[in-house]
Amino acid sequence: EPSEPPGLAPLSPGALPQAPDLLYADGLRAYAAGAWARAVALLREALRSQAALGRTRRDCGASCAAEPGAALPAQLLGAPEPPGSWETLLLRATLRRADCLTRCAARKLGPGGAARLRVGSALRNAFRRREPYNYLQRAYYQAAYDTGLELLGRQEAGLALPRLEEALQASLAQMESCRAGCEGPEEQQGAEEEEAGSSPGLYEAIAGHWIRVLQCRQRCVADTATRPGRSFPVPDFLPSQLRRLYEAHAQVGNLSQAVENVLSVLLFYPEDEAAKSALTQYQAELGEPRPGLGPREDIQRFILRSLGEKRQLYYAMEHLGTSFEDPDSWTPVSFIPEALREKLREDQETRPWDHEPPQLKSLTYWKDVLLLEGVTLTHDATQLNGSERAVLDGLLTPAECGVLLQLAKDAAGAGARSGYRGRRSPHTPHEHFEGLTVLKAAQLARAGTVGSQGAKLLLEVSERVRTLTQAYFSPERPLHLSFTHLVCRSAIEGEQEQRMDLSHPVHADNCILEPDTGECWREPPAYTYRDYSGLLYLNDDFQGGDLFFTQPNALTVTAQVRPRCGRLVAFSSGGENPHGVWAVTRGRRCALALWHTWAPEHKEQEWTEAKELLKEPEEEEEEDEEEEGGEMPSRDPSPEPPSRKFQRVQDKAGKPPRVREEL
Ligand SMILES: O=C(O)CCC(=O)C(=O)O
Ligand SMILES: [Fe+2]
Repeated sequence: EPSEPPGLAPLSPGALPQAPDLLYADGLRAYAAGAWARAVALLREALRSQAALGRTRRDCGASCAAEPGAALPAQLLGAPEPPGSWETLLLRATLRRADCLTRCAARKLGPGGAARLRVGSALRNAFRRREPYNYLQRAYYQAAYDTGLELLGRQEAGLALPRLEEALQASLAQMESCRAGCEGPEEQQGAEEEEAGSSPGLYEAIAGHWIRVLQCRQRCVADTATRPGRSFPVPDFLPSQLRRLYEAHAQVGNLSQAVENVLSVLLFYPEDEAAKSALTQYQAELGEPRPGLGPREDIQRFILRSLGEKRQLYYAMEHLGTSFEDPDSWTPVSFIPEALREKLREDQETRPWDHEPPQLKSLTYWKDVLLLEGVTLTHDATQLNGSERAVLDGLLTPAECGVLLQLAKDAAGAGARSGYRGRRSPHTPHEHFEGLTVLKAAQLARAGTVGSQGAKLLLEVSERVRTLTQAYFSPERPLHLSFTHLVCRSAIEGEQEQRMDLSHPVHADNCILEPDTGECWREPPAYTYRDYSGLLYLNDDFQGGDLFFTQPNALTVTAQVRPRCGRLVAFSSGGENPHGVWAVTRGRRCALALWHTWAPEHKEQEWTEAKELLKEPEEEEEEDEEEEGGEMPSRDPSPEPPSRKFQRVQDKAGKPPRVREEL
């Protein structure tokens, strides 16, 4: 069964599945009690039962749709009927379909059917957020896709093809399960609560229910495309899989299959230049025209169905005032009602992030196996004329950059309101400089000053960078984050003529550079325990501000990197990597600066504290709310001069004093 997560054997084979939320709750209790083996068994059983539920819905949906007695009468779809008769037919067919579905579920899940396994919305959301759940659910096709990509990178297109095809089939199957879940009772719970006060008429209620089902089905694209541990979906999930497929087919000489796949990409994006020219090339190589050759049927069906749903959702948006956030960027403009286009266009244009996606390079280096999907090695140390440096792209989606930029902006706004407007950079009088630590972000989120999504993403992203940096530079020895800082530098208007200085003078991160001798002294006040540095850029809409590496003389530039959303520059923090930042002469440049250490004692304590602060209230263990709430505003660490390291004593009972790192 392709959609079954691997390794989930039933606890008691042959038994009917138990309610996933109850199993899950039991699993969490066992977990809290330290009964690991039992917790794992229960959590897996919860996943299995959730999967069985999804499968039942999908299978019953398909079989009831095919059952002649329950299928929609053919007249409904075609010939016009005398007025009034469609209504009777539709409602009668609806009753028959509901009856069929109920009986089918009872057959497969036992008496009570799906209702017995009803999942409460709160638990269901918690269930959804769990990484193990995501992991198990999606591991199947991701394993296939990752292996496919890896094989492609090693020029093994022939071996990659079955894996890529398997991944595509599995992601389509996953999409079906997700869509089938949209008709389940749990999706509608929130809606019932919402509408408790009003009681819409028969048709308004049916329409409302139908729209919610459609909204949910459309969201499945994003659900399926979101990788474990990520907050945002991989953009263009299906088209990018199809691109890999046509390239691989072409490489092994399967020209007709290459054509089918490239035509499928063109169904999504009829103007895709790369696909159009690939098509022309394949057709030329094929020689005589093949009239039977068209796009893949599965993709054609997927697109037609999706467009049908979008049409109805946009109609309802225009006429019934319902909402619809289209998860796809390939929807033809002609599908969007004129009245809504203007608004959507405005939303598009106000997005601060950059547009062209990083070019996918083929994976050639053994370490690339460790790279997360969508992340590419753009330049290695050789290309950067040095040692232990790398530029990686694709760590963040444009939406993630947007969220982090918004976080920086909101936090700076909060600082400005409390009197910190116009703080000059410690490095140059021609720029403003704002820094946000993870703890500060978490505190601001708790206080409601910034969104908690941004603060959570900050933690998530820093962990993503740590994982990659470790995999790339230190696979054998764990690296810890020692300091995480979201930094924005903005040009001060009217002070940019003939600037000769830098945004950040040339330096090394863990030693004191002596340009005359080229030596670098690894001793205080340098942060000697820093082993690897990472800069994750969030935007490129500013002038100047490129990062550059120099020779130890601090003068001869050896490499230069232009910041952009999702680009990570990672390098060892020593004298082999002197670097600086050119003046930012217009706009605002934001980056997440991260330093990693091998020394566990220098692990960033604030990271863990921030994580605690951002826990969902339901997950919080008896915490002294009053202490937390009461002390926060007064303990608010105001921005400190970032040029100096300083000692901050934590007065919270039981927490030892410790050094808090700054720039
Ligand atoms: O923002 C950058 O590109 C570099 C900053 C830097 O080198 C530092 O903060 O140590
Ligand atoms: Fe630096």
